Amino acid sequence: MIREAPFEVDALIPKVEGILSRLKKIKDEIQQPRLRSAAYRKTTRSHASFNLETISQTLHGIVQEAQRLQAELEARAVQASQNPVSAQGSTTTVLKNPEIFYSEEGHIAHEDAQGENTQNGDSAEDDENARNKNTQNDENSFRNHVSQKPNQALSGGGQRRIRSSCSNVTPTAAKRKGASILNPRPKKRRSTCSSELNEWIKKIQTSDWSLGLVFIQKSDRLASIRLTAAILSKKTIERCITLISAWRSSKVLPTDAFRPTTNDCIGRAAAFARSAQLYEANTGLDILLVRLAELNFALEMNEARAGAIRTNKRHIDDVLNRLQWQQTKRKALEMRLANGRKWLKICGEFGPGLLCLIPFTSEEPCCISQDFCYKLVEDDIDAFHVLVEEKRQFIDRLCKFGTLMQDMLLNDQNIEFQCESSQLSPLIRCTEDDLLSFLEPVQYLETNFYEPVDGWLKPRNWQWDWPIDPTLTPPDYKCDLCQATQCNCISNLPKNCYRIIQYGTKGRGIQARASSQGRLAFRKYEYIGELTGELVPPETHNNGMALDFHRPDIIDEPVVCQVYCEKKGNWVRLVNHSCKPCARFVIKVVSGKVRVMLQAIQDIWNGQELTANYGRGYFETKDCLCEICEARAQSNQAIIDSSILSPPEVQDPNTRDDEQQSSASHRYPTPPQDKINSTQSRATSESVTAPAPPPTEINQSEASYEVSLEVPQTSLERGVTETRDQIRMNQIRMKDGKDTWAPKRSEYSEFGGEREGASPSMQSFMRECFDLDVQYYHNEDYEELEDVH
Ligand SMILES: C[S@@+](CC[C@H](N)C(=O)[O-])C[C@H]1O[C@@H](n2cnc3c(N)ncnc32)[C@H](O)[C@@H]1O
Repeated sequence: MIREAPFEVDALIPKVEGILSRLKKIKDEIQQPRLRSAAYRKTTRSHASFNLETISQTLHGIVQEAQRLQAELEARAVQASQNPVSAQGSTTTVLKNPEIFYSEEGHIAHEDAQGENTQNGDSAEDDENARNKNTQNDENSFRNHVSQKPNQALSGGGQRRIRSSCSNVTPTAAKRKGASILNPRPKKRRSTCSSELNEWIKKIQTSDWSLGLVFIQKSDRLASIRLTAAILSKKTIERCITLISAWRSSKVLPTDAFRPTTNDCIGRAAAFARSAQLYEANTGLDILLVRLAELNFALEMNEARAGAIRTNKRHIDDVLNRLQWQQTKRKALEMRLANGRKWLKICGEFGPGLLCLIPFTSEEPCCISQDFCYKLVEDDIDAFHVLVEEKRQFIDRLCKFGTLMQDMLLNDQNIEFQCESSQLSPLIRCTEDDLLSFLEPVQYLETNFYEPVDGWLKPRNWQWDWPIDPTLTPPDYKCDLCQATQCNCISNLPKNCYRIIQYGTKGRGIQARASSQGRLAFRKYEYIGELTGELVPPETHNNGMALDFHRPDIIDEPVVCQVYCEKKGNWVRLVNHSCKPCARFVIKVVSGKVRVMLQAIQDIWNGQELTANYGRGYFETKDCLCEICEARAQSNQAIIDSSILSPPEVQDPNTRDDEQQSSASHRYPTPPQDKINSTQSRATSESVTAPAPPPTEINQSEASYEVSLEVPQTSLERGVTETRDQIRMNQIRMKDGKDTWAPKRSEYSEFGGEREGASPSMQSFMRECFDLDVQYYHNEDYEELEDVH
């Protein structure tokens, strides 16, 4: 078959240009590798080698093609000289033959039949066969995808766009596609019609959410334009913020599922394939986890392939066997693999961080669904990469967020983002910079930040130079943890043993994390972490985010500064208050400085919330929502409910269930009660005990009983004598709330652990005055703490 030679040569030029630009990128990549996750780096390295391999193959193909063309030209010249009429006819026939159509990257047009689907909207039809065919193509082209010449997607800016029946496919590629140059697949490539394209572009550009999308007109591939526009939209920022809060509220910990321990890649592939099955794609977070599982599954399967072009069917069998799945699941598994490879292609050199940025549901104006992504063809993906390149910095910053998000989901990292602590203005009005800053990680302070401030008065009884960092200690001070004058204790505190999660209306809080479920996260008295923040003069802040820092080593223990942790600090500042805390803040000399340390006051189990007592007065102006107070509020409400004498209401059949529920969830103020039936109180409290440690660990003597009392001041004073027995005051709340009786300061846990004293006669006092049977016990914790520390 003879083709019009000049056309073919034209096609070769951009091909060569594409290869040159690709080589340059690979060189840059080698010289300045971008920040990526380890797993991804591994693939990218192999991408680079694939690219080189492919490039050399392509170059080889080009040379062959050039030689063939030369031979054809010569043959035509000979033919023309022998029979001028038939030679002309032959050329014309070939050029008009609609069956000889290639897509511009040299891939045979059958892929574009799907591409057209994609471009014409998100067809709901999920043709298994088409997907499988696609899968096969993916597999073939996976290694090549990064090396495709991206600039061809541009029609403007001096780029040449080739959209005719020319063949610039390399013999190798064509062979892999199951066709030869001389016998291409009889499919015709159709492009997006320009009116449809213009309509979409108009719709996208007039959306309030779009971000700098002038350049999208540089491509005529609708699918790539829609994907680019969807990512470069303010909605992406909104989605990311939603992802963060979904993760904070998520009860699921994907980490274990996503962290296969085995060394062999089939084992890891099986683990990821299982992970992908775990999540029903209900929420954006679920969908992201499925994407990540699929991508990692594909990575592992690629590794198993060890350089071979095709996946060995045996590897699929191996995965099925590992999972003990029947052969009936084979198709589904292959589909996952195809999906994973599609994600790899889409992420390209941006890395898997990009997965967070792709919409999870088909939202206007771009309507990108999961299925839309699965059906993207190589040309679209390449064109997409070219388009997003125009906003490289923006995308890179977003991808950095995506990578951090992934670290949180899969690698157990705890990262706070600016959007969680700052007051967000409506995104629609924000500048690009503002939007990006919301997704920046909060930088934690490893140690307190001190800067001298004018007018910071020397604390009472201060014996050293002033002004100076008020937490410094003289060199002969011993560390409270190890008793050495020089040590590294502060660096040896537990690492990453927590998770930031949302605790309803209390806001975020800290959950203890052990190495595995049902394990102890912190032992009693273990130091969990240091609270860090800005050191500011005493009485600078009173918004609840500054903690008075007194020096126990100075006479009278003066407050020398405040640790202000609203703007700068570390995760410890997120520890919430509880009236029955499991930890406490204590001031200790550790590794050469006086520090606020968070210390466990009981064994703390995996999953338990880390809480400390904020001290008296903190919740004078707002409600404490700790489990104890919540339970009390509920029990009070139960009392109110049960004491309402009105006849039971007949339910209005028109009343919605959720209306009833919402009224039931209101908090009621504590009702005045002269007496409280102790039996009733116990019954209530039993249902409220704080997060249950594993059954074997429950200390029955510590079971708590909830009582609310109105105690006359004088009676309270009467009840408190100088005996040393302790009662847990968080179990008996004195409603007068006045600070009339206080044990010596040193008897407190440093930061307001209200372990108030009570006499052993308290029990009889309660019985006498209130006819109330109060169970109390010797405060073991307290005494031990005193003894030990
Ligand atoms: C030091 S911050 C703790 C972290 C905070 N929950 C957050 O999301 O940033 C203290 C604030 O958390 C909230 N908080 C902590 N414990 C609480 C409790 N038991 N009841 C109600 N609010 C609480 C209060 O708003 C308090 O001012």
